[in-house]
Amino acid sequence: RVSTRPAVLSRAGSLIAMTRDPGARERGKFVVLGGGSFGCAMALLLARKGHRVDLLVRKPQVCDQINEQRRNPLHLSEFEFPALVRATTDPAEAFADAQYMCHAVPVQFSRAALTEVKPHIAPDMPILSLSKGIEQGSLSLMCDLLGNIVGDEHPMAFLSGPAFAREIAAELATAVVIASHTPGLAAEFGAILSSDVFRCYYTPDVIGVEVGGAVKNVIAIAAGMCEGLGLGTNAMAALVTRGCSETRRLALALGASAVTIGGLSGVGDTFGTCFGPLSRNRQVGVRLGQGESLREILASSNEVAEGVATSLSVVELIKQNDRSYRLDLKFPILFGVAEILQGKRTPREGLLALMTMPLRIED
Ligand SMILES: NC(=O)C1=CN([C@@H]2O[C@H](COP(=O)(O)OP(=O)(O)OC[C@H]3O[C@@H](n4cnc5c(N)ncnc54)[C@H](O)[C@@H]3O)[C@@H](O)[C@H]2O)C=CC1
Ligand SMILES: O=C(CO)COP(=O)(O)O
Repeated sequence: RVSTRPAVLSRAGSLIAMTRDPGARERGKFVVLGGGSFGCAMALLLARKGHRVDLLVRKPQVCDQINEQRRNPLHLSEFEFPALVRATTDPAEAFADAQYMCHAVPVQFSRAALTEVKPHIAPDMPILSLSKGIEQGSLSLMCDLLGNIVGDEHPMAFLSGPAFAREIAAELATAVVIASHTPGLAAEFGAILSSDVFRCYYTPDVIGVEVGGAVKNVIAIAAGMCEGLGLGTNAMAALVTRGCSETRRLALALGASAVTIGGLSGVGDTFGTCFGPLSRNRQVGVRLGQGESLREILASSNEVAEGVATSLSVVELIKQNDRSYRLDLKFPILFGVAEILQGKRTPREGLLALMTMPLRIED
């Protein structure tokens, strides 16, 4: 079981969560942890709304270039940072007068990155996690990983949905969902981030939002394989629909609400990553489908495709939470992607396995 916290608050609980003075801390200073694409996009978004942002990065040369040239040379380099954004490699400096923190480090590196900055995080500093995935080994979602490090009672929220960094940076209309168990916090972050090009919905269903965001990356790899194999629209639509069913089945087993999986962080993000051209996870799948090895693909990119590690975590998580017979028939896409990534079958063998499964009721 990944979490001991309730996945869905009562109606009364969610009402309180929606009504706590949103916007009360507007124009505070933010620390954004992680200078990859999404950290940069979030820094741009916050600064455009008038917030000061310290972007905490690892590499001194990236830090210097951001401060001197106002651009990150490695990610979204065509976008110029406003003067309100400053890069630093020093957590003490970044957290000194900050009121909020955004976490944008890939999940598999998050535990180490958070452990390093933990001494600087004030006990009441709200944290907004932007990362999507399941940690290998512990099988933790970000809510559990963060809870382990800063404490389960720490104010935290989780943002997910179809939100490509490049489109946010380009100020193209985007809608996301923010989940939190902390009363009022999802609304507070929503008020801070929302604008006429960025719209935030709220929910108390943290597990649903996190499972939707993590599993869609695995489904996106499968969708990419579908394209790489040269299959058509029929196959893609079927794969994505059945993928959403598997996401819903897992989310319900973990205590989430089906409404969340039908929303922005489930179906919405799955559509965005599977049907659009921007997804790195989908691109991994396309290249696998075209016959490249996973090793070659990963070696050729400086961006993280979270679905690769999460695929292996997700099958372990399913095995832990669902003891029913033949899980590979209940979650054939998720188990199939993991086997392909482990080199146990080719994408074409995976396709044949899906097409020749025992016939069944649609659920
Ligand atoms: N890029 C996007 O469009 C979106 C990304 N996300 C999520 O945001 C999270 C961050 O992804 P991106 O910013 O896209 O990453 P990215 O692929 O653009 O960059 C990777 C980042 O990870 C950092 N990193 C690598 N190894 C590290 C380590 N050992 N410790 C600390 N940091 C390390 C790199 O320095 C770099 O800043 C992921 O969970 C991703 O799923 C969510 C929505 C959209
Ligand atoms: O989560 C994302 C968009 O919502 C980004 O997807 P990729 O990591 O596959 O590019």
